[in-house]
Formats: sequence, structure tokens, C-alpha cells
Amino acid sequence: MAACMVMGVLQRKVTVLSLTFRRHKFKKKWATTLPKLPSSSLALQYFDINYSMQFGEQWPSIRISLLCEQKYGALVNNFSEKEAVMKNFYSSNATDFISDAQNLISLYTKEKNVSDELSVNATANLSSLSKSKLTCFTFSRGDISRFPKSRPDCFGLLEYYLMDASSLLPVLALDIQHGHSVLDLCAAPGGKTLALLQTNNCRFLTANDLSVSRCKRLQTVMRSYVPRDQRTDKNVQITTRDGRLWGDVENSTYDRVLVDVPCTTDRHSLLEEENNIFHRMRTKQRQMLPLLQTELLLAGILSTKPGGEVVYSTCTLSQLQNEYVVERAVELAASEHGVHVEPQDLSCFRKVFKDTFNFYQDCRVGELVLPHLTANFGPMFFCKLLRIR
Ligand SMILES: C[S@@+](CC[C@H](N)C(=O)[O-])C[C@H]1O[C@@H](n2cnc3c(N)ncnc32)[C@H](O)[C@@H]1O
Repeated sequence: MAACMVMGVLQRKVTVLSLTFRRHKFKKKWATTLPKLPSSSLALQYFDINYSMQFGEQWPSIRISLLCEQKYGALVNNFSEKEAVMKNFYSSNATDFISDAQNLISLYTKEKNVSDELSVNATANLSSLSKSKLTCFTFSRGDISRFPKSRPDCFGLLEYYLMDASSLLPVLALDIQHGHSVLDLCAAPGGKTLALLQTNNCRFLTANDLSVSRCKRLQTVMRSYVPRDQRTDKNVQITTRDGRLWGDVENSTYDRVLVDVPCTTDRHSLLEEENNIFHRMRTKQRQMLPLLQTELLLAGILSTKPGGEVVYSTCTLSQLQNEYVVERAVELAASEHGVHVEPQDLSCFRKVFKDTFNFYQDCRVGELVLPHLTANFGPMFFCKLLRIR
């Protein structure tokens, strides 16, 4: 009897031990077979696989540029006392890349054979570019000088906003004309919103972003750069709605819509661990990006008036998030909503901004700025759609 009890206790111990042993064994195996790579390394692995296929022999050059320090431009605040700061920029050998392009445009339009080569659409784009009031200084190709931190002018407004200069290309492509109503669907933290206001052409601007905390940053940008009388409730409205639903709320309303979507933010993903979309816990969210982007672009299309224009932009090189999204949204707008939009030819941007940016030559729709060691801006994809009806 006593022997039986001892055997029973021993058996239970052995069972418990073996269970415990198995659990530890499993844990150990899990830990050794799945090393915790930093999110930035996962991003690099992912880009190496996908972008080497997409860009072929150009990939090593883009890759090294993405891993090196990004170049900035200084968007001059047209609302500030800007003369002194502009003089300083010129004396430090920076130039305004937009006025450089405008000089090229006037040369092109004088050379009759060059303007004959351009489509009607491209000629219209050039004509609106030549009237742009935006001013953004950059250092020339190969010059890696940096701009100092912006300071307030005598009225307390900051004199310039530092940003990737290629971020201005979607704003320039949007071609805001006097009296236009404008929607910036994914606006925070507000670099492009600020540029939209700098055109001084918006009759009314709605800046929306789903994130409340990022909208607070947008409000800070507005307060730091835009005088109070230019951001009254009559001029500017800041909202925090889900942009995907915008088409239901304000259908066919705006002359111009900017859809600057969340994406894999390739440069950020390679260099920063914080808020990295390649974190293992965010895999699903990353995989869902093309769907979210398509829904946002579709909402942007629906909220544009017939005859109005939408610009879609990202800061990724990914074809899945760029051209494919545009093509899918164009299809869905027609099939599900009977709304017709046409991608516009922006190849003239490649011509007139070639001294500042390095463009990819083979996009099916839209234009893509590729990072390059001598002009380390981008990535920036932008595509303009004209709503026909
Ligand atoms: C690339 S950032 C926009 C950058 C901004 N345009 C700028 O130039 O400063 C994308 C933004 O989309 C916002 N977003 C994400 N999902 C959204 C949604 N469903 N509706 C509206 N905004 C969204 C994010 O909070 C993020 O601020």
C-alpha cells in the first residue's frame, strides 16, 4: 500500500517534471529560432528583396542614399518678413529651386521646337508652375551644407520651414489657382498644408487628419507660421475625421484635393526604431496599407468637383503603394461610383526640376523622385488625376 502511494507520488512528479521540461524546451527553441531583429533591419531585408526586383541595377545606389543623411530644403514663409533671410540664403550659395525651374521654363517656351514637343497638358502644367509663388531654397547637387534652425521674425512668425524639398512637388502639381477650395485629407504634421497656404490662393482650406496628437502638431505649425487673420474659421478648418469616409460627407465639393497617404515611409523605416511600421506587431497594419491608401484616394476623388484635380502622394518607392493604388482607385471610382478620372502627364516636372531632383524614368503613372547621393531627397511619388465627371 505504502509502496503504491510512493509510486503514485513519484509518477505525478515525473509527469509534472516532464511537463515543465517540455514548456522550457519550447520556450528555449522559440527564442533561438526567431532572433529579434530591429525593425529597421527587417525593413532593409524587405526592401532588398522587393526593390532589387523593382529597380534592378539602380537599387544599390538608391539603397546607399536612403541609408545616408537626407537633404533638406527651406520653404520660405511668405507671411514673414522674409527679405533678410532670403539674402542670407543667397549669400550661403543656396538657391530657390522653384525660381530656377521658372527660369528654365521661360527658356523652354522661347525655344519653339521644345514647346512643340510638349503635350497640351504639359504646357498647361508649365504655365501654372511659372506662376507659383512658393520659394524653397536648397543647396546645389553634391553640396551637403545644412540650414540652421528657423528663427522668429519681428512679428513672432518663423521665417522658414525645413522639409524634404521634394515634398513640395505634389503641392506644385496640385496647381492651386486663385479662389480654389482645397482639401488636405491626411494633413498632419502639416508641411504640405503650410505650403498650400503659402500659395495665397486658397479661398478655403480644410486640413484633416485622423490622429488627434498629429493634428496638435499641425495646429502648432499653423500658429508658428501663419498670421491669425489668415487662419480664421472662414479660411482654414482643421478636422480629425477618418478620411476614408470623406466622400460620403462632402461629395463633389472641392476644386483641389491632396491625398498624402500613410505609407511605409521608407527612409524613416530604415533609420528609426520608434514608430516603425516594420515592427513585428505591426505586420498586419503594414500589409493593409495599399487597401487603406486606395480607400483614401477614392474618398479624395469623390470629394473633388467635376473638373477639379486630386494629387496622390507617398514617400515610398513601393509600386504596390504607388502606381497600383492609383490604378485601382481609378478603376473603383468608375465601376462603383460612375466617376471618371484621368491620370495627368507630369513628365514636364522631370524636365524642369532635373537639376534639383533625381527622377525615376519608368513610372506607369505619376512621377517618382529617387534618392541619390548627390541629391538626397525623396522618395516622393506623386500623381495627378483630373476628374472628368
Ligand atoms: C504621410 S502622413 C501626412 C503628412 C502631411 N501631409 C505633411 O506633409 O506633413 C499621413 C497621415 O495620414 C494620417 N492618417 C492615417 N490614416 C488616416 C485616415 N484614415 N484618415 C485620415 N488621415 C489618416 C496619419 O495620421 C498621418 O498623419
